[in-house]
Amino acid sequence: MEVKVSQGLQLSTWMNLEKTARKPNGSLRFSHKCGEQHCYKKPIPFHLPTRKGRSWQRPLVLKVSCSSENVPASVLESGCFPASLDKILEKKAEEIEQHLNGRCIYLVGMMGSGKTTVGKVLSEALGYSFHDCDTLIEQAVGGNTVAEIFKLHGESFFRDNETEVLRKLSMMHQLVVSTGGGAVVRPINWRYMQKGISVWLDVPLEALARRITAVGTDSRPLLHHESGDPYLKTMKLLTTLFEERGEAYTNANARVSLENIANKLRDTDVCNLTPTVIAIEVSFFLSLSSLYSLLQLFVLFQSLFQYAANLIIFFGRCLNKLRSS
Ligand SMILES: Nc1ncnc2c1ncn2[C@@H]1O[C@H](COP(=O)(O)OP(=O)(O)OP(=O)(O)O)[C@@H](O)[C@H]1O
Ligand SMILES: O=C(O)C1=C[C@@H](O)[C@@H](O)[C@H](O)C1
Repeated sequence: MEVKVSQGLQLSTWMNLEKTARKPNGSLRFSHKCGEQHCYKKPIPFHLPTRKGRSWQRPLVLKVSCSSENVPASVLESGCFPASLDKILEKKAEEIEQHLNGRCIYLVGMMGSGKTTVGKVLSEALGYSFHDCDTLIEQAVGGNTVAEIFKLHGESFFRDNETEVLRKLSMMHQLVVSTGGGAVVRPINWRYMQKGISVWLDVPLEALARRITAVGTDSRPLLHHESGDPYLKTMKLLTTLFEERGEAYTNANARVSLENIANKLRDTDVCNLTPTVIAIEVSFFLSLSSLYSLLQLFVLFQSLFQYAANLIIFFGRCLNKLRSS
């Protein structure tokens, strides 16, 4: 179905230079229905987070905009207009796939943040394999569920296996990996994840509590409780966990904040954001990351050139001194 879409894609990226990371910020405007269940009313701008962090800087702002009547050449490069969010994602994935150079994408975030759900959508679009760390741990331990592993062997046994799984994954390519919610707490895990690109799916705790309460806490030992109001209890446990780990998530190369996306889409509920919209957001960051790599290469060559020029000048001066003495 040909859908008339007026779309503005606006990206502003915040790079965490300390950690070679960036913060994406995007904007989508749809004047018409899109091909996904969740359709947006017009106009729907979104921007990515403008975080006032100590090390977050704002070196790049890209703007791409288009409409069906007037499609600038810059729009999604090919000029062919995507009729649906799926197509936008497909197009974006095609574009970034070559720049990723096979690097793996690690999704980090609290339990229930959608790492598995979004990761599957993203991996399909990229043609990458999808892996869920929890599932790999369960297989490695011989088929016990995460909850059973916690019960039978304790958390530190689980964490050791988690680290081993990440170590093995770090030697592979073209994967989208959904990490366990607690994988961020061990520095060694970051060493493995840094072989690829890490993206933090930052979801408000209330939304997480709602999602998790809906499916129950049996499979999530750290949130499991026998008594009390399920939502309130989950919310309390999530809050404690986030207090312990919030900082660790900021090690990721990028933060994709669902709250910010929803705000810009003028939607009050982050739960209305479909996995595809979130995956598009992640892919915006990934496309910027490839630009950033090029920029880094350019800076590296420039420094080498400068260094070589300084050496030549130095030896020239020495030669002149020798000649004159
Ligand atoms: N964008 C979304 N919109 C609505 N529901 C979602 C969305 N993303 C995830 N969910 C739902 O939230 C629940 C948790 O999602 P998911 O398993 O993908 O999270 P996770 O981050 O992988 O969790 P965990 O770390 O605990 O494995 C699932 O029931 C899933 O269907
Ligand atoms: O947040 C956590 O610590 C966890 C998250 C899950 O994905 C599992 O890895 C396990 O339940 C622990």
